[in-house]
Amino acid sequence: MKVQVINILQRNPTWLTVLLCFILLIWQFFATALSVNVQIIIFISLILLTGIPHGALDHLIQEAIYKKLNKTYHLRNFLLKYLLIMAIYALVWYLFSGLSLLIFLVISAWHFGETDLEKVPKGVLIWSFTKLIYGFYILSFILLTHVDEVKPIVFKMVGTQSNLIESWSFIEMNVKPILYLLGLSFTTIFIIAQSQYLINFEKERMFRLLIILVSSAYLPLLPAFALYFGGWHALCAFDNIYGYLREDAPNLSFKYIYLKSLPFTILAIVSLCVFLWYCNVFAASFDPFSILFIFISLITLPHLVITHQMK
Ligand SMILES: CC1=C(/C=C/C(C)=C/C=C/C(C)=C/C=O)C(C)(C)CCC1
Repeated sequence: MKVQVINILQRNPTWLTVLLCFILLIWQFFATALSVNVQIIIFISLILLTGIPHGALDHLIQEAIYKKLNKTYHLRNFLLKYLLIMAIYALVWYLFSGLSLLIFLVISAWHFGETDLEKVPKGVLIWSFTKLIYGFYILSFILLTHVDEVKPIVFKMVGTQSNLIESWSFIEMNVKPILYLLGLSFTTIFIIAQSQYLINFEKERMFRLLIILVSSAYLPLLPAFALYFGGWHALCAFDNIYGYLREDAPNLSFKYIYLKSLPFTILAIVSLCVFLWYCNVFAASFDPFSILFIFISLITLPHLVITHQMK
C-alpha cells in the first residue's frame, strides 16, 4: 500500500498539490483564515522549490535542442541571449509599463497553454488557438476570483494610469460575464479542435487540475497562484522537460536534472534579491510583490522563447 502511494506520487506529484489544497481548505474552514505569514510561506516555498527551478533548466533544453540540430552549444552565448532578452524587456517595462503588463499576460497565457496541453500538435492552427484561450481562461480564473487582491499589485506595477482605471472598473463590474464568456469560448474551440484533430486527454489529470483551480478560488491570492504555478504548471513543465531530455539520454535521473537546475535557481534568487533591494532604494513607491512579478515576467520571456522550441 505504502509502495503504491509512493509510486502514484512519483508518477504524478501534482497529487501532493491536491493534498495541500485540501489541507489548506480544511484549515481555513475549521480553524482560522490563513494568516498573511502562512500565505507568504506557502507562496515563497512553492516558487523556490518548483517555480524558479523549472525555468532554471533552460540551459539544458537549449543544449539538447542544439544537439538535435547538430549545432555547437556555448553556455556563454546562451547566457548573453537570455540576458539581452531580459534587458530589452526591462527597458520596455521602464518606458511602457501598461504595454509590458499586457505582454506579460499574453505570453503567460500562451505558456500555460503550451505546457499544460503538451500533447497538442504544434503547427495546427486551431489547437494553437485553443492553447491560448485555455491559458487565458486559467489566468483569468485565478486573477478574477481574487480581483480585490490583484488590484493593488497591478496598480503598483503600472502606476495609476487613467486607461487602466477605466479598464479595471469595467473588469471589476463584469467578473462573472468575462469568466463565463472565456469558459464558453474555450469549450467551443476545444470541441471544434477535437473534431478536427482528436487528442486523448487523461481524465484523471484534468480532474486534478479542476480540484486545484476550484480550491484556489476559495484561498487567498498568494497561495492560490502558488498552487497553480508551483504545484501544477512547474511540475507539468518538469515532466515535459524530463521527457524531452531523456529522448537523447534515457538514463538521466530526475534527481540529476533537479540538481542541474540549482546553479541557475540560486543565480535567479540572488538577482531577485538585488532587484528588490535596488527598487526599495531607488523606486518612488515600493511593493515587494509588484517587483517580484515584474522580475518573474523578465525571466518568463526568454524561458518561453526556449521552451517553445522543444518539439
Ligand atoms: C498572479 C498575479 C499576476 C500575474 C502573474 C503571472 C501572469 C505569472 C506568470 C508566470 C509565468 C508564465 C511563469 C513561467 O514560467 C499579476 C497580474 C502580475 C499581478 C497580480 C498577481
